[in-house]
This record gives sequence, structure tokens and C-alpha cells, in this order.
Amino acid sequence: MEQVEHSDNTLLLSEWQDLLNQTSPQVHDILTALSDEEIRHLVTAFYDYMLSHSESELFLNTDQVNSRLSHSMFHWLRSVLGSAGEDLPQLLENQRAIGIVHARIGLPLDLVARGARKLKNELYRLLQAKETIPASLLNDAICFSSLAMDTAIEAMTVSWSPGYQNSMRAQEQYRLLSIYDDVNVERERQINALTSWENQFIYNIATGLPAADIITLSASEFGMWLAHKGRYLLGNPEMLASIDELIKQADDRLARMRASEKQTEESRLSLLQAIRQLTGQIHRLLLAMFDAQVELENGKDPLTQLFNRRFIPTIMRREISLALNVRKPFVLAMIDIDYFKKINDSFGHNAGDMTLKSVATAIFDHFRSSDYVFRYGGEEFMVLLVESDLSQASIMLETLRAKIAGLAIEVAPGKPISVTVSIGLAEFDYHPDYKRLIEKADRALYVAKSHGRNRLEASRN
Ligand SMILES: Nc1nc2c(ncn2[C@@H]2O[C@H](COP(=O)(O)OP(=O)(O)OP(=O)(O)O)[C@@H](O)[C@H]2O)c(=O)[nH]1
Repeated sequence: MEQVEHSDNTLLLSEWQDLLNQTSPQVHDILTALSDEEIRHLVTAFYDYMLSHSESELFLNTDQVNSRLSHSMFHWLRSVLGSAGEDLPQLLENQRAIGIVHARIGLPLDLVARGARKLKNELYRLLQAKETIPASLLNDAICFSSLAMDTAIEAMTVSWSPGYQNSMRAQEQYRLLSIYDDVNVERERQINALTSWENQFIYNIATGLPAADIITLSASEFGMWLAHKGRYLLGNPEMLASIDELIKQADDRLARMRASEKQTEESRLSLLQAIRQLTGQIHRLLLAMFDAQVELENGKDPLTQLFNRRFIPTIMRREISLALNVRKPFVLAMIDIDYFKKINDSFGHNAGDMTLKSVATAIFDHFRSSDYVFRYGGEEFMVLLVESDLSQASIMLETLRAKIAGLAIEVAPGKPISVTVSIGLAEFDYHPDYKRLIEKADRALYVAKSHGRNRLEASRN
């Protein structure tokens, strides 16, 4: 669902390496010799400080801090302060991974900076208070630790800032706001532009006008729109590449026609046929891309009318925030139709589609209007049961499982079939990264599948 641009760590890698080289081995020894107790003191001071700010509430809570985050922060500090002994490219890659999680949970950059400032402050005090550090090395130790932390944080920020914040949000906004208000209007306009180029072309060729007077498809109104706006709006790289190729073929045909001295009736006819065929293909691709765009903007899956995946991040973040406020968990359920491929194979794709629709309706009708039902993928659905714990959700889902197993789906007149589903459940554990929860429910679903299907399993960790 989420794509991350791979960041280039070359600059940070060489600068961190230079920093390590410039710093005397005694400084590295001082920092790696900090005791576990001293590092734990820094971690505690950091979390105490962060937990005292209400903005951090969504991202941290005391249970998490105790159970997991302190441990991660401990290792982060050890690895950054002891970076002389680390595999530096791997260390930078780890920062990138941390940045991706920060981005997903929407952690504001000012909170990261605030936390870092607190950590540095505590570390400086700790170093200054250590009488064993010679005065001549104290400054260097402070400088090195500060610069190493800054580099690590920069690596986190660089990796998620363009990937998520800028590129994804900006592209999304650009798509939604800047170019057109109504996708349907734009679709008509561009189909007309393509058709009018084709008509002009046919007219010129049929009436024997010189081929040189015909504008190429890439320079036509449609071609210009595609190059400047269309490719950013429609955003389907494979289909766009196919359209580019078809436009190129059309323009090549035209160029050959212009270059040839004699144009026979036969060559004109063959050109007309080729151009008709190429524009027909462009037409179909264009419609498919516009249709996909409409579906995406509606946020609905056209087959089942359930939410598609587009709004999962937004809804999950909002529900996590609500769950933290009311201190009531929610439950995620991943529901997957068993042996669905066999239905397609035995009864055809339409029967598969009907089955998907029936199961989707059964799922949607089963839950409260406050719950969310998504079509997560092909034959997989995701349900978010708000203000619910595992035991309540298990009862609801067990009834759903039995209900679906009892459905008679008429895939053809007089041909009812039955299907079963496997279900994986996970209760919100107050960790702000929603992706972890989806993965937990997915793992539970996998267990349900491997234990024989037509059953539900809850995540136990
Ligand atoms: N008819 C139809 N089939 C789809 C759709 N989306 C995905 N599929 C098909 O769903 C099938 C899923 O098959 P698998 O992932 O092998 O899973 P399965 O057969 O359900 O087996 P298990 O999940 O292991 O029980 C694939 O054959 C897909 O082509 C759709 O929208 N309509």
C-alpha cells in the first residue's frame, strides 16, 4: 500500500565516516564505555520529558515506553554513540527504517527535534559530571556525540520527508486540487481531443492534403495535455508507458509517410488503418485510467462498494487517536475467502465476482455502522471493530464465519455454491504504528489458514 522512495545515503555515509575519522579513538572509547545504567538514565530522562507533553500522547504511552520503546531507544543510543564499531551503511539503513515508521504514524518533526535536544542535554551533563574524562577530551566527546546524533536524525528525516510528506501529500493535493474539479469533465475533454486529432488526420489523408500539414499526435492538444498534466494525474506507470509507446508508433508512421516521396492509395489506406488501431488502443487505455482515478477518488471498490485501501492510513490514524483518548481498544480482523481460486477456475470469473459481492455484503451487513469494512485485496477483507476487545470481536466474527459458511450463493441459475472464510484477529495494543497491527492480524489469518481454514485465530502477542 505504501511505497517508499529509496534514499541516497552517500553524502551522509561519507560525512559520518569523516566524523569518525576525525575523532580520536579515546573519544570513541569514552562513549562506548558508558555503562548500561548511564544509557538507561538517558533513556528515562528522555521519555519522562516527552511524556510530560500532551503532543506526544498519541505516539507514546507509558505501557509502550516500558515494554518496547525504552529498549529500542537504548539500542539506538548505543549504536549511534558507538558508531565507530558499527557497520555504518547498515546503521544508516536502520535510521531510514526508523524514519519510515515515524512517517507512517505521522510523528511531527518538531517532536523528534525536541526529543533529540533533551537527549543531548542530558548526555552533556552526564559527560561533564564524569571526573574520569580528561578536560582535553570532553569537548570532543560532546561534539562527536552531538554530530553523530544529528547525522542519524538527518538520515531518518531525509528518508521519510520526500517519500511521504512531500511527494505523497503534495502529489495527492496536486491531483485533487490543482488541475481539475471534475474527472468526468476532463475525461470527456481528452477523449474529444484525441478523437478530433484522429478525425483531422483521416480528413487530411482522405482528401490528399500533404502529410507535412498533419500535426503529430505528441504535439496535438491531447499529446501536450498528456505530457504536462495527464501523466501526473493518471499516475499509472505501466499504462502511461503503453500510451507513450502507441503515440510514438503513430508519430513514426506519420514521419515515414512524410518522408516517402510517392504516396499510393494503398499506403494511405494502410496508414489510416494503423492510426485507427493505435488511437483505438490509446482510447481504451485512457478510459481505463480515468475510471481507476474515479474509483480511487471515491475511495470505494467498484465491485463490492466497500472502502478500498486508500483511506486505511487516515482511518487507522484517527481510530488510534480515539482509542488512546478513550483508552478503549479496537480490533482488526482480516477475512479471507478460502480456496477462492477454485471458484474462478471451476465456475468462471463472473461467478468469482458474484461470490465476492455476496461475501462483502454479508460482512458489511454484519457489523455496526460505526465499524469499518474495507476490501483489502483480491479476496481479502479488513474490518475495524471500534471500541471492542478480542473477546467481544471473537463472538461477532465467529457468528459471521458461520453465517458465511451457510450462504447459498447463486453463481448461475439453480447453481448455488457455498464458501468459507478464514479470519485473523488482533487487538490494538496501543502502539501508534497501525501497520504492525495489520501485520499481526495477517499473521493470525495465516495461522487460521494453516490450521485448516474456515476458522478464526487471534493474535496472542
Ligand atoms: N473473480 C475475481 N477473482 C479475483 C479478484 N481478485 C482476485 N481474484 C482471484 O482470487 C484468487 C486468489 O487465490 P489465492 O490467493 O491462491 O487464494 P485462495 O485460492 O483463496 O486460497 P487460500 O486463500 O489459500 O484459501 C486468484 O486466483 C485471483 O485471480 C476479483 O476481483 N474477481
